[in-house]
Amino acid sequence: MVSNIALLDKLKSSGLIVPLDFHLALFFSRRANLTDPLAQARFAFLVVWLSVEVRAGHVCINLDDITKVNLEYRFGFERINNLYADLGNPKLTDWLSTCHLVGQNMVSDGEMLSPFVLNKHRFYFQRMWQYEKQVANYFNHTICLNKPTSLAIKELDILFPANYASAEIDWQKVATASAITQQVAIISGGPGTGKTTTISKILATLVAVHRQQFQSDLRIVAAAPTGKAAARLTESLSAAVATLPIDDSIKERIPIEAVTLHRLLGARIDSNKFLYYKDNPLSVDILLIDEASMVDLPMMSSIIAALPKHARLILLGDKEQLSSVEAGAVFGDLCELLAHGYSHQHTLIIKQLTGYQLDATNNHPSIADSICLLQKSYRFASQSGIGILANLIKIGDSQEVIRLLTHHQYRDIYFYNMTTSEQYEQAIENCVSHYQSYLHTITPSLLDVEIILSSFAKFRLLCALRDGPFGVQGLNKLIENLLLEKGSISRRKQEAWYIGRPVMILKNSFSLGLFNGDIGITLPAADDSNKLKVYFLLPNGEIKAVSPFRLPEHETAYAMTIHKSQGSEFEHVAVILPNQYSPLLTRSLLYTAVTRAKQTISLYSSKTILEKTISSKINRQSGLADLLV
Ligand SMILES: Nc1ncnc2c1ncn2[C@@H]1O[C@H](COP(=O)(O)OP(=O)(O)OP(=O)(O)O)[C@@H](O)[C@H]1O
Repeated sequence: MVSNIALLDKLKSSGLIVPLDFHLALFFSRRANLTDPLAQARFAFLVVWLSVEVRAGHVCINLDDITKVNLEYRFGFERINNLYADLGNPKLTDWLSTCHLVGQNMVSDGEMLSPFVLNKHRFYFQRMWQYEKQVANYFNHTICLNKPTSLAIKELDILFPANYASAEIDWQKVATASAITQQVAIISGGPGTGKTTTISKILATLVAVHRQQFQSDLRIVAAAPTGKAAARLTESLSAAVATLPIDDSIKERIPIEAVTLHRLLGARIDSNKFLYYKDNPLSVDILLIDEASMVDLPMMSSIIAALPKHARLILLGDKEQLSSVEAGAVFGDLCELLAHGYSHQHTLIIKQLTGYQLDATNNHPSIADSICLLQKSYRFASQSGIGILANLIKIGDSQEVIRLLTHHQYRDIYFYNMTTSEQYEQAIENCVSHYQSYLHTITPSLLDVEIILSSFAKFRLLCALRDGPFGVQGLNKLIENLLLEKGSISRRKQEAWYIGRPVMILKNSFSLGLFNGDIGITLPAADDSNKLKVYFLLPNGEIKAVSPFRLPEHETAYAMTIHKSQGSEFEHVAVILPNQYSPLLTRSLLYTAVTRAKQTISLYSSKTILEKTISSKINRQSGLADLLV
């Protein structure tokens, strides 16, 4: 048997927990006032494990899943056996009685303000429970706002002219019909499935119908979780709107400039509270959020709190991509409800608006009517390797992926089976040769910053990890050294800054207008070529030059993590996987990396690691689906 302190000390020395986990568990297990040391140690374990899992992105832990077998992959066989022996080999009933023993002041069913909540065997921090309940409450109470009108049918027919040659359902039209009638629209689709095209048509229809009915205009705001994603939305939305067969006066009402969610909500430097919240709601009739899979649970809860009651919410994203860095997978959880099908009432509405007869089902959460999946890719032709590869990864067919990669059938995918250090060195050499191309565009006598930035954006090396030779830091150093060796860059000894150094911002700076994920290139200052400045392309197309010494936290950006690449696209993407398996290597990570490529993907990995990565699917723990009725 073990005390709470001895247990936590053991976990700390194993390196599995960080000081925050340790101190939280110690604090609460002491405060729980348990006289039995075994119960105290078990409670300390529940708290420490909850803390670890929330840091890993889960909203809660499910007590059904806390078993020796399930935890083995995190602790290792020997350690979990010892740990379980120390804890008296607890079963579900023991975990439940531990929660019961500590009393309602510590663990309640969520009705009291206790530090922890136990709901349907799910163990939460109170804060996470509140977020989840608020988000569920919102999605449970959204309504069907409009009945189909002849006006709406006419607009849809203009935007989606009938294609008599095809008997297929046009899901873009269905998504548009659904979005103009429902208060909430949730649209998921892979790369090039027409999400932006669809959203431009949704907004155009809503503006046109509203104007004719009320002779007024809607306040529409477009937003995305990161600066990069907002910049891409700005660009793609304006291009899509420009091609619509509608009046210019309608086009003018569709927002062209997207903002980040932090900016939208009025994030403040000196406070973690937003300017806009329940009592000071946003002034908006329609809020569109792109890359919604990157929105975490606390942020979704803040958005919902700041939305006026009447406003429409449109969430756009790809449910197969990585979930947010912080806890929760709201978009993914919502999209799972698609399996319930549509209500009879909803299929009638869709039939009236589009002519398509969808299948109807009974007994499903009302929010399921708001979800639409776009599956047909218009970017990747059927003979495109990237499209096929992405689909195979998505369904987890590792054998077919290996077959596809080793048959050299497609000219847009390259696979380098990387098992030796020579192959690793060759991989770095290959990447260096791509980076030399953008460095060639830097001619100090005639600097064209836009060309340099767009040339750099053509190729990117993505990796799964931060540390080690396969992580961002190791790879950046290696690439930099090789470029120095080859004379493609030059710098004074020990100097961090040199002409051509690409950097990525790691922390938002509202005062500078630079955001986490923004990438800039170091070049001679326009007003003094002896000085260096870092040049960024802003979402509105302007170039911003900032002295290196004023930059917020940043790092060199030849290589970047797949997480950071979410929301960006590059013509050519190289992905390098480590030579050791890590739980970070998951199917959605690889899918996200591959779908960042517009024209070419180069994959560097051993077949074993690749297979393991594709087979590994992480489901984030949350109770949201259960709370949606
Ligand atoms: N129904 C359609 N018929 C023909 N082409 C289409 C259709 N829908 C979209 N496209 C074209 O396919 C390309 C991708 O469309 P779009 O940018 O809307 O997709 P997306 O899902 O937003 O892509 P991304 O992966 O960049 O988010 C565009 O060139 C667009 O014009």
